[in-house]
Amino acid sequence: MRTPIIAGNWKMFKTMAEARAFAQEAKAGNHTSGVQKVICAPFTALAALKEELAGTDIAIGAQNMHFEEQGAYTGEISASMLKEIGVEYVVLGHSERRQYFNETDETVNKKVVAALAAGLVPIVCVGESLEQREAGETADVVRTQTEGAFAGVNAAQVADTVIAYEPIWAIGTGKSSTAEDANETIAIIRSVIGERFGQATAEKVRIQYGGSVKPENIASYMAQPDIDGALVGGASLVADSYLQLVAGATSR
Ligand SMILES: O=C(CO)COP(=O)(O)O
Repeated sequence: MRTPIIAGNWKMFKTMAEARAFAQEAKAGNHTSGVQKVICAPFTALAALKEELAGTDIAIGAQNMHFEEQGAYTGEISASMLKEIGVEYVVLGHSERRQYFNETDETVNKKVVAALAAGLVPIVCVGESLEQREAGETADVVRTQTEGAFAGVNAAQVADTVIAYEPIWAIGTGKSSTAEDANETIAIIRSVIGERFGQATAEKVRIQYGGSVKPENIASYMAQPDIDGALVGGASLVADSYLQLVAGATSR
């Protein structure tokens, strides 16, 4: 039985002060157990968020990192810098990073390897564009991205990672995938993991859906057998909404 995981991806939203205010509200209303809770905040808000959430079961995550341990990489952040703050998760290969910041399957793979070596849990994002979906390429796209991300990683490590299936056409558009369609693609991703890393690993790895998830539709996703939670943008920015998503994930 896989523990559901609800991760908020704040993207480029919230100052330190706003992150603190969110944390105080979230702390006060945090009464759901049996769901793993993560907030992936901008780098600048992570330390403040960690401080406010100390003693709670809400973990913090980053939204990117560099694959080298240190070096002359102006503007970049390493895994050990994140670990020092108390970061436990890191979103890697989000479609916005692939689209706007030249992230490739190869750099995602290097980052996955580095994150695991540092003891961070990667949340690896995969998903097809609208054109790819319409061309019937969804299965091929998620296969290539999944195999690419985990190249050279061992089965035990893969089992402890999180994958987020986010169809690009559903991100921030209000056009969510149907729960059945999302489950079908997530089952494909799980079978790719099974082929590469064995059935036990495929059964253990958590695969989230992401793309216009809201408190009103979370239960429909959680009712699907292969969907283990959600990676949520917009609806994770308000504490009450985030907590409703967490509560909705217990319907599993
Ligand atoms: O990209 C997403 C999460 O990483 C999804 O964003 P929305 O929930 O705002 O559609």
